[in-house]
Amino acid sequence: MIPPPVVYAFPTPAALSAAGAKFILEAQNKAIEERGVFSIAFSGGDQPEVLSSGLLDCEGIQWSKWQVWLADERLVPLGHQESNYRLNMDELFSKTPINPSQVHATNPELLSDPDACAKDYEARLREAFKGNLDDAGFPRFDIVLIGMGPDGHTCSLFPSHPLLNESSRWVTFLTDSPKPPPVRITLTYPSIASARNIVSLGYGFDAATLKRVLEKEDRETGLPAARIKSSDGSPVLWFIGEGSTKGLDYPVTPL
Ligand SMILES: O=C1O[C@H](COP(=O)(O)O)[C@@H](O)[C@H](O)[C@H]1O
Repeated sequence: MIPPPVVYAFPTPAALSAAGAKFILEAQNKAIEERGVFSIAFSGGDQPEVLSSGLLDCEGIQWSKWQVWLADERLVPLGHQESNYRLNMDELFSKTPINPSQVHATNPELLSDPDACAKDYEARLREAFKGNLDDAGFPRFDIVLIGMGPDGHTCSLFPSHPLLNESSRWVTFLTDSPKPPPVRITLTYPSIASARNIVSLGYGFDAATLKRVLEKEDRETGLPAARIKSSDGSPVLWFIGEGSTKGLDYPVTPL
């Protein structure tokens, strides 16, 4: 039985940021104690900007122990306006003491070969996650931070796309994203599911889409964001803005 998602809602981006940072800090401390390293995947959207103030103000973040991966990336030059790497660097990591080599960008030399780019990113993940896999052989990120677009996509997993059925690759690619830019790589469902914590975090999620995802969509066949689940039976957590709960009949958990 898949546990239902747990939703936390916040009145301001600053409150969401502080609570998200506290959650990340606790996961970081546990990861460092157990494995000496903290592995986290970030998405795009408003997420890096929302988390920035909370993480920058949070005492106890051990930036030197972080390994940061991208939950998905658009295959554009790394400095491009549409790059999730650029977004995460500009909004967050360039303001921290993290060494840029700890933030794992896609290989810019493989921009024109998305399959090779996805395979290269997966190979680097496989090297980094040696000895840190689940029973099915997928990577155990400490946290995968996902987002959600107004169409219900998450990472670069789009509604009705064949990639939703990918069951063996850790990272795959698409050349027909309905949201531009069209060429992207993304973590697959099993790579997300194997994370120790899956957190959907953003301040501006569309309220009608969230209502559909939480209340109406089938968790096996519904919108991509509704199908996210953990392979170890822990619930997917949602850290969102109160505005996204407008019209929601799903329980919001006090934090
Ligand atoms: O394209 C993407 O979209 C999702 C959601 O972001 P939004 O801007 O539509 O709110 C994001 O999580 C993902 O990383 C990004 O590549």
